[in-house]
Amino acid sequence: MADFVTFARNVFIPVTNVCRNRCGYCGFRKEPDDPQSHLMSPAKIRPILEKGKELGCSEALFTFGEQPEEVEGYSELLQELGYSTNIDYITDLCRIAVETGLLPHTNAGIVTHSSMKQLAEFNASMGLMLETTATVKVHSNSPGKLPERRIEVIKSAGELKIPFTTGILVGIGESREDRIHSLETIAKLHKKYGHIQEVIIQNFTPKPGTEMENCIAPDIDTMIDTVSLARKILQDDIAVQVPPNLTDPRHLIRAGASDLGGISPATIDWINPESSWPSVDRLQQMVGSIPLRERLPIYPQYIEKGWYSDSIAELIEFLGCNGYRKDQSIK
Ligand SMILES: O=c1nc2n(C[C@H](O)[C@H](O)[C@H](O)CO)c3cc(O)ccc3cc-2c(=O)[nH]1
Ligand SMILES: C[C@H]1O[C@@H](n2cnc3c(N)ncnc32)[C@H](O)[C@@H]1O
Ligand code: MET
Ligand code: SF4
Repeated sequence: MADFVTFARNVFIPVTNVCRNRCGYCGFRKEPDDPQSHLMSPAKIRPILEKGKELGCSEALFTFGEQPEEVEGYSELLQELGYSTNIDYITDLCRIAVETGLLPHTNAGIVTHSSMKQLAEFNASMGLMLETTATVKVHSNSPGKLPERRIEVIKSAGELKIPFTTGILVGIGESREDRIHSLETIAKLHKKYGHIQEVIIQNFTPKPGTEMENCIAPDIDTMIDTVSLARKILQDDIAVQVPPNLTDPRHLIRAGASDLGGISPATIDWINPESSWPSVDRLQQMVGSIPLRERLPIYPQYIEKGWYSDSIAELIEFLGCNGYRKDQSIK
């Protein structure tokens, strides 16, 4: 078991829920003609970033629909904001986050090598869930969930020396063998590039109105087994992350999880809006006698290696000390 358990304090900015994919489990994506479909403007986003800063957050999590420009009508919305490409807009939002005092972590889905390079300047780390290397029915309308395409992006991040988060989604029609294969694939990528800082073991949870609305979430024994497999298969310098709003982390920490991901005092989990974030006090109760440590979105070993750009160096230095939060209010 880990000597201590880490977490980050963030604000979650769901820039747009327009997406070219249709994953059978996703309740986040909306059709462009849905009244809940959105593209957030800088005027909407700035106050959220400022509130996060005020409440002691270190991270701005930008997560949104994949390649929304492939969806009719989206480019017009972007133009109204004065941008010709989505990646230019996201890059600007990351720059604004840095100016506000938060370190961006962007999970954009599939992006090109050059887009990734552009985003890297203002991101402390980036992420993309591998989800699974298996061919599953719920991905049949999601070209961006082809495992080869996801692996390609994770390789790009490695080439660009971007501290990276990936993970698997458990309970979407894959078998235990498939989970082992997915984890081995991640371990292989890390062996080559050395850039995977954490691997999320995320349990599927059903969302109303989706193809999987009547499917049940994987049980705790499956999650314990998957975390144990991850701990065994992945290299020691990779943290195994479990989201504390989706499963009680107690048993999972015993099985080898050592990170609880981003929790937010200011925003909800837009992917799992029904699952509220525990407070830091509640997290400490959950982990019992194991010390909690607040980390930045870039892990200590990548700060030490200098895997960040000059544009965010000052902010990393200001917020952190040996990779952990300088002004920690908790142990
Ligand atoms: O609040 C959430 N954060 C999610 N995060 C963010 C994560 O909790 C932290 O932002 C990272 O640990 C960086 O500190 C993700 C990050 C990725 O790169 C890929 C997938 C996810 C998934 C979620 C999620 O469902 N909810
Ligand atoms: C950001 C990440 O959120 C995950 N994600 C998407 N939909 C769900 C769901 N219903 N339950 C749990 N996780 C989900 C995917 O793994 C995606 O990559
Ligand atoms: C909003 S889901 C997370 C980002 C991206 N759409 C993906 O699934 O990879
Ligand atoms: S999970 Fe991501 S890629 Fe899949 S439909 Fe939802 S927003 Fe799009």
